[in-house]
Amino acid sequence: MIEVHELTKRYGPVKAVDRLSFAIRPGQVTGFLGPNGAGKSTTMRTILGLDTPTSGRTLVNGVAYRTIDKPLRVVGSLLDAGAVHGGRSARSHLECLAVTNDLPRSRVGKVLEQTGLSGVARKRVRGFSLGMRQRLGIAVALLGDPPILMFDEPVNGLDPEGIVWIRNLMKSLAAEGRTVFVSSHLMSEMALTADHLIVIGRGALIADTGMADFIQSSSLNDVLVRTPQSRYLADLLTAKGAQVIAAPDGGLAVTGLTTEAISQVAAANGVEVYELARRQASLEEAYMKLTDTSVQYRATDPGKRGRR
Ligand SMILES: Nc1ncnc2c1ncn2[C@@H]1O[C@H](COP(=O)(O)OP(=O)(O)OP(=O)(O)O)[C@@H](O)[C@H]1O
Repeated sequence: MIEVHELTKRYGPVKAVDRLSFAIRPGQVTGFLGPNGAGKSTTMRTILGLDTPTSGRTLVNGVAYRTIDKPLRVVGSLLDAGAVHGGRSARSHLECLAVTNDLPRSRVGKVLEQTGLSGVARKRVRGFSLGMRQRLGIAVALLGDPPILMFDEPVNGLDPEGIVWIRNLMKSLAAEGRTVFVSSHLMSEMALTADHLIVIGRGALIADTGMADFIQSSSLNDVLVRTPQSRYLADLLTAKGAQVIAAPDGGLAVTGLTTEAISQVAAANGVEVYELARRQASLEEAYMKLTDTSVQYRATDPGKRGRR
């Protein structure tokens, strides 16, 4: 369990985290979502005692991280996969960490195997690809067999195979009853991995919700109908209990009736239909709408440039 209570972190004039509170429970993957600069990394660093809160506090399993005697046995984390001495081999890097953290050496072989690095364990990390470094960072996180795991943007820069691997690993760690907290700025990625979502913008909480609830509440469900007899069909559909509005680009946006029911009404009344399409807002769209006012760095829309 991870708890964040009224956490605020300022860097000079910048309020990176703003009275943020949430709890991350075991047995599920919790996604930590927010646009660039929202404060995800700062929050994670504070949980790991790498940053000091301006006010508020963070707890892991009920205590402050800095007071934990053998932290690798309690929390494993991947914050920056690049932070490894390039001259060392993967095995010696892990052995060194095992010795200094009083962990059994037998864990080294286990995590090398778990992360698919056994075959390259004696190679110098300097020659590792980004994906291999990422796996090594995860091996470090798993070394103490901890009940809590935190990953900051773990799929950044990975190829599709690496992404699927990390996704499955996170799910299996959660299925073992561990607390898994993973940050991302991609809703599409979280939709495939997370059971629960914490969404932040400009350091403040925007949503703390189950993934299924988020999908349910954010899906726009309507049917777009194009017909040369718009007004006539609109009246017929309204009489059947549908809500009908004019779609911005022409046609009718219909809710309350299925595509089949609309088609039957049209056919029964001799109305020609050119297009009949069920529309669902993507999760990405719903997420962008949710965080719209919190996006810190926004590019100009190239389509709008030069328009008057
Ligand atoms: N050490 C620091 N000194 C000054 N400002 C900082 C520092 N670390 C973070 N910030 C600022 O705090 C805000 C939050 O940054 P943070 O890296 O936590 O966001 P993030 O959600 O992890 O973003 P990203 O997805 O881009 O990694 C940003 O405005 C950032 O510029």
